[in-house]
Amino acid sequence: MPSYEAIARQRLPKAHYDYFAGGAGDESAVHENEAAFARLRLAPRVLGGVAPDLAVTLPGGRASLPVLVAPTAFHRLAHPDGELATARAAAAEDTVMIVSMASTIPIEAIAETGATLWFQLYVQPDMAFTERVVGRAEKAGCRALVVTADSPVFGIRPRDLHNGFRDLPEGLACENLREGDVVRPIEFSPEISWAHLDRLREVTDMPLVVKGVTHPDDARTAVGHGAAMVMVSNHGGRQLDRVAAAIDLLPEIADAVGAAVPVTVDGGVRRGTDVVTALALGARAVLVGRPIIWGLAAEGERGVREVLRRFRAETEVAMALVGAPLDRSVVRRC
Ligand SMILES: Cc1cc2nc3c(=O)[nH]c(=O)nc-3n(C[C@H](O)[C@H](O)[C@H](O)COP(=O)(O)O)c2cc1C
Ligand SMILES: CCCCC(=O)C(=O)O
Repeated sequence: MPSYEAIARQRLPKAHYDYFAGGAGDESAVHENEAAFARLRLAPRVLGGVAPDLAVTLPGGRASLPVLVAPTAFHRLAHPDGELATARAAAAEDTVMIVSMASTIPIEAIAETGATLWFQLYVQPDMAFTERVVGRAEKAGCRALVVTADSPVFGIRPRDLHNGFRDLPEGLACENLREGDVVRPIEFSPEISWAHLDRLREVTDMPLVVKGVTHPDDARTAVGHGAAMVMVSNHGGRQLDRVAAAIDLLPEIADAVGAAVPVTVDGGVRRGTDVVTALALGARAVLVGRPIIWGLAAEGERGVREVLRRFRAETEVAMALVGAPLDRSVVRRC
């Protein structure tokens, strides 16, 4: 049976498949995210007598499995139902969907699915506009605000340059940036700083999450500025090439943060064994990006659900087989 990725590759226009699959520069960070998991090995514990419990409680709510839907842009490029299909699948599998600011369905409509949603934000240089977008997300019922910090500029992605992929086709738009007939383009600005995070903390009651942390000092600073959670991520290798693999950066960041706030990791998580490895190395949960897109492109809501179901089944079995306690002592580097 072909994989969802193979089906997506066949079904989508090349430029769209490449946008989803690709990354910055030589795509070494894209590959390294997965390769780093493949270098890790497990040393399971036996006779611990503990049944696996997949449920996780986070500042933005509870999930029945420690696998959350990462924020990814442009779901209607993958499937006509777009983010509605993804959200329905997340709701059915009782996990959190982090909605990209660049979703192609407005946040209010996605919220009507009843899914537990967090809203991902690219802070815009126009802070008044940013605050209006945050206000919309909060009013729609989003339970956390995920501020993406790894994108002061947009990464250079050779596949997109080669394909001439720049923007959404006619008829699709970033609906969270629409005000009446006008849809503003998303802006990236190197001037976004910790001061913007402080401002956001004042204007919203949603817990603030900083996504895209790759250095332990920044993780400490994020906590100091009131972050309720820290997301270790190199943006799936799409921003800066040659960033270390997310899973390799996790332990030192988990150490820096300690018990202060939960830490998540994303990038290259493809199997239940990857999930369990991430939990052992200090993550409370993981985010999954591209596998969700492939499920969506292949089979819409059903495909996303199947991807989440597979993660659940694999994580449950891996957790039982790795045993307890699930800590760093069960991970080996080869
Ligand atoms: C097609 C695509 C679009 C993305 N869009 C966003 C986005 O809008 N905001 C964001 O914070 N991260 C975005 N990301 C990064 C993901 O949230 C996540 O960090 C990454 O995809 C995880 O790696 P994985 O795809 O290997 O699972 C995007 C990733 C992909 C693949
Ligand atoms: C303009 C939307 C940005 C999406 C994004 O973050 C990505 O493609 O990695």
